Amino acid sequence: MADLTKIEEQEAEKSLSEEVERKSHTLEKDSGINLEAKGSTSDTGHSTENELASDNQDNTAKKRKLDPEDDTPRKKKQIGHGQAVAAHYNELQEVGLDKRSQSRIFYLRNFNNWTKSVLIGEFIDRVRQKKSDITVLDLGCGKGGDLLKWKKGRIKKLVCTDIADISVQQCKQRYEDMKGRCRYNDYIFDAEFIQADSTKDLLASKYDDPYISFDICSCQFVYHYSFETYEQADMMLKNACGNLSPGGYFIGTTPNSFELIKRLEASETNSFGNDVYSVKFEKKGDYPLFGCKYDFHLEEVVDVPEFLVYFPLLEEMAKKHGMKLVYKRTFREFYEEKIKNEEHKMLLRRMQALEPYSTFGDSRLVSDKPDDYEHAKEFIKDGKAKLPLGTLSKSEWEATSIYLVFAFEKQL
Ligand SMILES: C[S@@+](CC[C@H](N)C(=O)[O-])C[C@H]1O[C@@H](n2cnc3c(N)ncnc32)[C@H](O)[C@@H]1O
Repeated sequence: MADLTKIEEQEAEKSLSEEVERKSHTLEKDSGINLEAKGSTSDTGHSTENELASDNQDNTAKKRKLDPEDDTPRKKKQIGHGQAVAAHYNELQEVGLDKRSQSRIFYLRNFNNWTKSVLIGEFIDRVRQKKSDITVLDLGCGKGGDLLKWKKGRIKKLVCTDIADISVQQCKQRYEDMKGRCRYNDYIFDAEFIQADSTKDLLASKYDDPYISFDICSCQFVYHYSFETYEQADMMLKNACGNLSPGGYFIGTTPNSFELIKRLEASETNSFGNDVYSVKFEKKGDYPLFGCKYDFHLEEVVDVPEFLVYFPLLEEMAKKHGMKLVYKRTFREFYEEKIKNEEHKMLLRRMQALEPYSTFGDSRLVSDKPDDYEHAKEFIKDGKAKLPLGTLSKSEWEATSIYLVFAFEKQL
């Protein structure tokens, strides 16, 4: 795949690093996290307790925050965002296979799904080397898009949780249907379903078994919703990692803040994107550590505000919960690494995660924009490549390449 970005990654990194420097004093005070250990100068002297509130750009909230007893406006806003997210995901219709295969982002969705499959499969294998009965927490399970992956991984128990109640019901129904289709000696895991806002509710008090411990917490395309405030991001981490057994993994996928800022800084406006996705920030040049909101739109699927997750900060915060980062790759790096494995390559084909390309003008291509296949045309021009070539349209590739995969391991 061609590199579709122009400006240097370091520039975006610099913007965010400067931000960390400015805000680290506040953060240290609020959280007890020592950012100096990461090499940032914490003693800038001009951060105050109120700076996080000002990040929310809500003047009323800013004023009220001066009164430590009164956090009403902030709370209202947080509830508002959680509800908006839940309402959005609740309203999303479940789409049948027929309709899905006609979608403009058919291959993009499959590609993202392949990425999750490989990641999940790999960490199940790692745990299985140590034990056979695997218990998993699917944090932000949605409508149960990963249920089959857990079945394939032959786990013993799954706890599914999401803020959107209708999604949780649909996830449960999907599980019951799967179970109903099981033949005589077919195996399926036990499951439990919980509706909760994982940025505010403590999941530990909601499990059927209060002593449950997980081997894996999987958080796919969810964690960024928590970065509205430090408290919310920390609560989601607590939920993700608090009940993990030593040696257990917190794995997930989330937008890569460096990539987002890189694209934003390269744009002439406050937004960027193409015909399948768009991202709109409130402003450029100021990226608070928490509450750095942007509107994310993905054709047919997502249209909600999200929050920038500055990954080095997540890494620091995770340490407080006994977690160590053991794996982090951009989607591009992950694809390039995993495609070398024949099994993953075959799965990519089976899941139709790449579009078969032979020539532009083929009416079956998802995009009718010639530019969208320039990279493929270039690749096959010497006539040596085997056709059809597996690829993604440029617009889909741009959309998927904003993400990264991560894995943290619980320390003994
Ligand atoms: C993009 S969907 C991903 C769903 C699923 N993990 C998947 O990969 O198919 C994001 C999910 O995160 C859930 N979510 C967002 N904020 C949440 C919160 N505070 N607590 C729990 N779930 C949340 C949404 O309701 C939605 O189902």
